[in-house]
Amino acid sequence: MKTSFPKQDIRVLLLEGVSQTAVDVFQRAGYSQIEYHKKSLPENELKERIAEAHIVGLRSRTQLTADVLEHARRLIAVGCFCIGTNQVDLGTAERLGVPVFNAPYSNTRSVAELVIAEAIMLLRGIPQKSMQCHRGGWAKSANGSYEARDKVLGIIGYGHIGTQVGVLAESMGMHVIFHDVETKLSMGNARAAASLQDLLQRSDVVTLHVPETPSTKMMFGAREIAAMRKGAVLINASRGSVVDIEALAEALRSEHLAGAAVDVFPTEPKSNDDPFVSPLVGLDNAILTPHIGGSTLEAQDNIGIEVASKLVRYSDNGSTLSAVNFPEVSLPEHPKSRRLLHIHKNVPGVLSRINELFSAGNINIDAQFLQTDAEVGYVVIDVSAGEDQADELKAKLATIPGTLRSRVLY
Ligand SMILES: NC(=O)C1=CN([C@@H]2O[C@H](COP(=O)(O)OP(=O)(O)OC[C@H]3O[C@@H](n4cnc5c(N)ncnc54)[C@H](O)[C@@H]3O)[C@@H](O)[C@H]2O)C=CC1
Ligand SMILES: O=C(O)CCC(=O)C(=O)O
Repeated sequence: MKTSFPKQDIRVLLLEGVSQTAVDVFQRAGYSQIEYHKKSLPENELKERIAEAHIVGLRSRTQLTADVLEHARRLIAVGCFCIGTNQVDLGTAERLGVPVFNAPYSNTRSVAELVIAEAIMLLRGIPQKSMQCHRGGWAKSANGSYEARDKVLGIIGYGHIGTQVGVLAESMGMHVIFHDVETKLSMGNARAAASLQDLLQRSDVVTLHVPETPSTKMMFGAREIAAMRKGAVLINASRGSVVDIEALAEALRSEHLAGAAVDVFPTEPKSNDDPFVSPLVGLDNAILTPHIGGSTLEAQDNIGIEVASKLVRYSDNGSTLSAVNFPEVSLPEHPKSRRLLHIHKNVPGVLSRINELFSAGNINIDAQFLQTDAEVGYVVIDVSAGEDQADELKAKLATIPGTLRSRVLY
């Protein structure tokens, strides 16, 4: 597809070592200006680099705050090469007319497998036993070691990851209960707990799989930990903001909890060269991992393809299907038409102004696609027009009050 803005002028900024498969997708689609960084960038450098970029790809470390986004003068789209999108100020991105895409499924199996492995390790007291061996000790004993079979697994957040953890756990003979704010279809023999309290009181293993939202911030504090059974274990591979880490450290020290596995922390190092600091450091009964729940080669390769393909599709064709902050449109190709995009504040009268503009110019509309949400309207207009005429229309579209962006796509 020949785009109106030459692809060789579209700058793609890829951060945090996203998979090479992403680079391959962009290159195969004809994008050659790809700036690739293995790490996240310090904020001042990020602001500098993002000012030049049309497309940005990142993982969980890079914080696209309102302040950073204000520097992104040319930005047309953001790709989160992960599930979580809490690192991006989605509202600001939308108000700037920038759709944000992610990969909602590609690393879910990897997280689920890690959680199952950790559940077994914690039930057997392996973290402590391993640490003792490292120190030259030998703790051969069955005390505090249990099979996973017949134990109760409590899943908080029964979505894509939570359900997979449940299915895998049942195959080992565990009894699965879950708590979610939405009504969810049970997989296998899993059952909804009557309440969060009920789940905490019944579970031998509690695992968290909620997104970071205002309602999940610090949702798991001293009260919830105290409500867990003595000797139970906790796994958090969701977000660091969900658990009160000081309260967890205290419960591990007092051995109210037999163990915990934590992959995500309230403050995480910005790069692999920065030190990791946490109240959990040094506690033998804690498995600590550096936010690698989704970090398998399979997951990263699939995420690279999935997110890069969504970004290319938006850039080439205008489709916003599965954008997390934007009205979604899935567009057919109309290569014989000119395609114009208009992103505007969702206020009354904009669409009629757009249509007036086309009828006044006696321009035939071949197809029109409109989708809105509370903040933004997104209109795609395919017209029979010449190149100059399309540029003229784009300039006129830009003068309509409430316009956030207007582009001739091809
Ligand atoms: N450690 C890692 O490397 C990774 C971490 N994650 C984290 O895991 C989270 C969950 O991922 P998915 O299962 O794919 O998301 P999902 O959106 O499929 O499921 C989340 C579930 O949590 C529920 N929920 C929301 N607020 C809740 C609350 N206050 N109490 C109980 N349930 C609540 C939702 O209704 C939903 O069913 C992601 O948002 C991300 O933050 C995801 C991938 C990798
Ligand atoms: O792999 C990453 O950088 C982040 C994984 C994650 O937390 C997510 O997908 O939400």
